[in-house]
Amino acid sequence: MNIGIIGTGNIATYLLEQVNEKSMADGRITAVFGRNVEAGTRLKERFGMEFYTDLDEFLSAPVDTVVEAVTVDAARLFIKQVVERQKDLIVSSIGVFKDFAFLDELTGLADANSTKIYLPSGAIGGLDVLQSARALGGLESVQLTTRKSPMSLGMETDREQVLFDGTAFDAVGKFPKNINVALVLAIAGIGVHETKVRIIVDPEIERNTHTIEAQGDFGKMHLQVENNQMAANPKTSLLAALSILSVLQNKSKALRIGN
Ligand SMILES: NC(=O)C1=CN([C@@H]2O[C@H](COP(=O)(O)OP(=O)(O)OC[C@H]3O[C@@H](n4cnc5c(N)ncnc54)[C@H](OP(=O)(O)O)[C@@H]3O)[C@@H](O)[C@H]2O)C=CC1
Ligand SMILES: O=C([O-])CC(=O)C(=O)O
Repeated sequence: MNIGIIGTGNIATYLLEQVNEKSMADGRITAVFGRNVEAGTRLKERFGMEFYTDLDEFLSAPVDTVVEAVTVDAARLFIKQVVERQKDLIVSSIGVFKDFAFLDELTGLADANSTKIYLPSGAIGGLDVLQSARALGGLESVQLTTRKSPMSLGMETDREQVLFDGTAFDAVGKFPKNINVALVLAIAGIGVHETKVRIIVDPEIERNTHTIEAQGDFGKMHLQVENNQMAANPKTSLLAALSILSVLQNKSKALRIGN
């Protein structure tokens, strides 16, 4: 498998280390697209892949699977063309699907092109539970509480404070670099306007902590993940990068675990 990455930041670098240096997935990252020529050149020298600043040239390279690792806004600019060019797509910036119509459009394109779109579980879990719980429509409520340090939220404060209390839709609009998890939760569960989100800044906390509570015909779920941050970008949890690596490791396997 030839893998392409959109982005030259933290997740892109981590995947290059794990896949190209440590052979932790089948295949190799052969192409990276980005706007940061200095970072791209550095990655090319270290990991031996090609670096492109032109999306069309990047998509003309022989890659089968493209990992998006940029931002919600940048993802909106690039990922449709990935599917149009018949590549499998793995999305990090899931907040881009705040507009469900865009997700529907992309899914339709992927169907027509016989390609796949992967939404990794990212910095959370429990998506299997939500999908099973809603299989007959009996999932009633989903609530996410995210607790992060001031550094992870890119702010300074010495007191705990609720920064946001509302829907997944509005959360992603206000915190696009911190709450992609709310969107994958909404897609797996009951939607962007029905999924409730609270974001708390907590100076006492070191880990990015996500607590998910769900209720329905199936019963109740209470799940909490306390994520170590990544050194190169404390907004991002290590589990998010690992979840993309896991998709790369599993995508060609005959055995599927979870739904
Ligand atoms: N699904 C999940 O659970 C999680 C998702 N994420 C998301 O994953 C994504 C990647 O995270 P991470 O690697 O840590 O972030 P970084 O900030 O480290 O990297 C982002 C990269 O995007 C590039 N970029 C931004 N805008 C553009 C543009 N218009 N064109 C080209 N490149 C662009 C930046 O380049 P430059 O150097 O030029 O700025 C940088 O290389 C983010 O959207 C993040 O919010 C993170 C954690 C959890
Ligand atoms: O990494 C995390 O803990 C969550 C995050 O930033 C996101 O969902 O965007």
